[in-house]
This record gives sequence, structure tokens and C-alpha cells, in this order.
Amino acid sequence: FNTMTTNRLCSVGGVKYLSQAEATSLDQDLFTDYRFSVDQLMELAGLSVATAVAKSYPSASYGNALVICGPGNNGGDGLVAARHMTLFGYNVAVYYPKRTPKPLYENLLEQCRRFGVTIIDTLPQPSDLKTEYKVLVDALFGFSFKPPVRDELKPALDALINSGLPVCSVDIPSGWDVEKGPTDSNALKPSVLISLSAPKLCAKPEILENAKHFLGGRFLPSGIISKYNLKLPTYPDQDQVVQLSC
Ligand SMILES: NC(=O)C1=CN([C@@H]2O[C@H](COP(=O)(O)OP(=O)(O)OC[C@H]3O[C@@H](n4cnc5c(N)ncnc54)[C@H](O)[C@@H]3O)[C@@H](O)[C@H]2O)[C@@H](O)CC1
Ligand SMILES: [K+]
Repeated sequence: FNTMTTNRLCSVGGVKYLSQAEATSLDQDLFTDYRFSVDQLMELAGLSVATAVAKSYPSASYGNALVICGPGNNGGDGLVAARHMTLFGYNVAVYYPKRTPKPLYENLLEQCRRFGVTIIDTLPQPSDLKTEYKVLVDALFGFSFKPPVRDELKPALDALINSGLPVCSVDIPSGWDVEKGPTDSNALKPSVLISLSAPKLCAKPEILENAKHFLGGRFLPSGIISKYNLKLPTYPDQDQVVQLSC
């Protein structure tokens, strides 16, 4: 088997992929119509991410992890995942260069500290990243990203692209166009993508190629599923994630 064939063989068919506008609208419905708070959904999203990372790169072999967090809710998911990963046996570091001064993020960061996460202020060189860490979590940008990446966060994206380490991307591989995928030949190539609530267009198998694809964020009410005509795979038992492709 080549990787494309393998990917097609174990991918779940009939999934609906969301446009950027649909993802934003669905998100708003959850907060406005269904009265969820951001931190409720972020907790479940981050738990899903930590679960998928642990299933793909178990702490026994990949015990040193670095989570790279961006300024929005994707970064918040990363902070939650970092905390859960400490409970799953990882030594976790967080790089969070652009901090949003809101209690939600400040509280998540303090929780990380209290759970033993190391907050690093400077990124090691790509070659040193590989000696210090075994796996990276990409929580830099999610479905609100519009390329190209601005200069202030380019070093963080470059670290994800150039480390040579396996990268688990949260919701969207950072730097990708949410609908079209990679925008240039030097784009990030994650080994794992964890789509949250429903996959976006850039997660189609022909774009993701041989990355392992999980769906997490098991919190959608049936009214949202019918409103957006979603076709979601069935989560096994009480699991937080379902694997869409190997
Ligand atoms: N509806 C859902 O399924 C949920 C989504 N959540 C997460 O929320 C994410 C979306 O969060 P947000 O809407 O806060 O946005 P993002 O986290 O995608 O990013 C927004 C931030 O990135 C910056 N940014 C955008 N384009 C940039 C560029 N070209 N260069 C540099 N910076 C740029 C923006 O200024 C903003 O600060 C999702 O992808 C997902 O990870 C979860 O937290 C909870 C539930
Ligand atoms: K991401």
C-alpha cells in the first residue's frame, strides 16, 4: 500500500466538511442559542486534543511535549490540552508568545503552572527542539485564521514547520487556509489533525494526505447537527475522540 491508498481505505466516508463561514456561524449558535460559555466547550475540546495526542504518541515513549499556543480560542484549547496532558503522564511545556489579557486565558495559564507545566518565553532553535521534546502540539491558529501569517507569530509557525518532530494540530494545521489547505510548498505538515466539533474543508483526505485524522469536541446538540446538515462519524462508547483516518 502507498500512504494515499491506506488513507482512503481507512477513512470514514460521507463526512460533511465545513466552510470557514459555517464554522464561525456554528460556533456563534453554540454560544448564543445554546448558551454555552467558551470555557465549557474549550474544556471538552482540549480534553479531546490531549486524548488524541496520547492515543497517537503515548507518554511512555513521547513523554516530553511542547504545546505552542496562539492568541485566540485555538490557543485556549492548547492550554487546556497541556493541563490534561500532565494528568496523562507527560512533561509539558507551553510556548504562548502573544497572550490575550482576558481572565479566561489568564486562568488557564495559571492552571497550567499549578499542574507543573513549564511556561517557556523563548523558543529553542529547531535543532534543539528535537533534543528537548518528542512531540509538538500546534494550537497556534484555528478556524478564524486568514493567511498569510503576520510577522509577530511567524517564528512560532516556523518552529512547528521546521522542528522535524511529529506535530499534532488542533482543529486546523496552522498557517493553512481553512478551506483550501496549504498555501505554499513550505507549509506545515502535521502528522495528526484533531478536528473539533466538525471537520473543516481543509481536512478533506485529499488535502490532509497521510496525516492521522481524529474528530473531537463531542458536544454538538442534535439541533446543530440538523441545521448544518452535518454527517458525523459515531463516537465509540463514551470516547472523546473518533478516528477518521489512519
Ligand atoms: N465551535 C467549536 O467547535 C469550538 C472551537 N474552539 C476553538 O476555537 C477556535 C477558533 O478560535 P478563534 O475564533 O478565537 O480564532 P483562532 O484561534 O483561530 O485565531 C484567532 C487569533 O489569531 C489571530 N490571527 C488570525 N489571522 C492571523 C494571521 N494571519 N497572522 C497572525 N495572527 C492571526 C487573530 O488576530 C486572533 O487573535 C477553533 O479553531 C477551535 O480550536 C473551542 O475552543 C471551543 C469550541
Ligand atoms: K492549530
